[in-house]
Amino acid sequence: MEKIKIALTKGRLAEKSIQLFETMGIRFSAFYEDSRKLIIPSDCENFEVILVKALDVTTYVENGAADLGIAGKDTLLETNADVFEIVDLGFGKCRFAVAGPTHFDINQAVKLSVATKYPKVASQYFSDQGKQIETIKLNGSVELAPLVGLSDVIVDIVETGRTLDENGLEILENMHDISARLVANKASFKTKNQALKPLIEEVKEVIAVRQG
Ligand SMILES: Nc1ncnc2c1ncn2[C@@H]1O[C@H](COP(=O)(O)OP(=O)(O)OP(=O)(O)O)[C@@H](O)[C@H]1O
Ligand SMILES: O=P(O)(O)OC[C@H]1O[C@H](OP(=O)(O)OP(=O)(O)O)[C@H](O)[C@@H]1O
Repeated sequence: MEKIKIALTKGRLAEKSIQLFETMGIRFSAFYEDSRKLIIPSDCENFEVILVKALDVTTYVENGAADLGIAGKDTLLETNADVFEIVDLGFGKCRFAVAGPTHFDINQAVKLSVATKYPKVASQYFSDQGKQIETIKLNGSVELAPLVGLSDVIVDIVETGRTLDENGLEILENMHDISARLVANKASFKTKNQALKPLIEEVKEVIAVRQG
């Protein structure tokens, strides 16, 4: 069987992704070793996982360096990648929100400034409402921006709401639900269909069982 390469998001989604494959009997024992290796072979040698940053998963899949990928819907929306989105995996649940200081009135700002790790998502959201904004691209600690006068509001991921709460911010508008998605390279989907189809079907079955 031709080897199937799977790009996984390092960090929050990696272990849950590995566990999904384990449920299907595909083990990646090397994943649990204390190592800096970025390519992890499966124990059966038919699969290979590559570990990449969240916003890079779709780049590897789109360009065929990986056949499959597991990425958050947030990154799919931001990168707008040309990949097949196959199934909602039901983990990594969180949401996009506009957040800011308590009672901040978005409509009062002449030109709203928005700090975010997701400038395309933010611009699209406000342009759909006919609002022009200034985006300020940050790479983390986004909640800090309105507290120190860098921006009026933020567009960011909210999971438990704890980070907003502990920094005196609140959700002003809920935008989009997020969860992890299985994606596929469009060419691999055809050329490796014999190997990919049963795998994808099994993922769908596992997810259906999990969701009861
Ligand atoms: N509380 C959360 N914060 C951020 N992402 C979350 C959260 N809960 C689930 N996710 C999902 O996990 C994915 C990976 O998040 P992770 O925090 O590991 O990476 P990242 O914050 O984008 O990268 P990094 O912190 O390494 O720059 C996100 O793209 C999102 O889909
Ligand atoms: O609602 P909560 O449960 O508090 O989770 C949301 C927080 O988690 C993420 O940050 P992350 O931990 O990835 O840190 P960084 O983006 O600041 O590096 C996200 O950007 C929020 O700041």
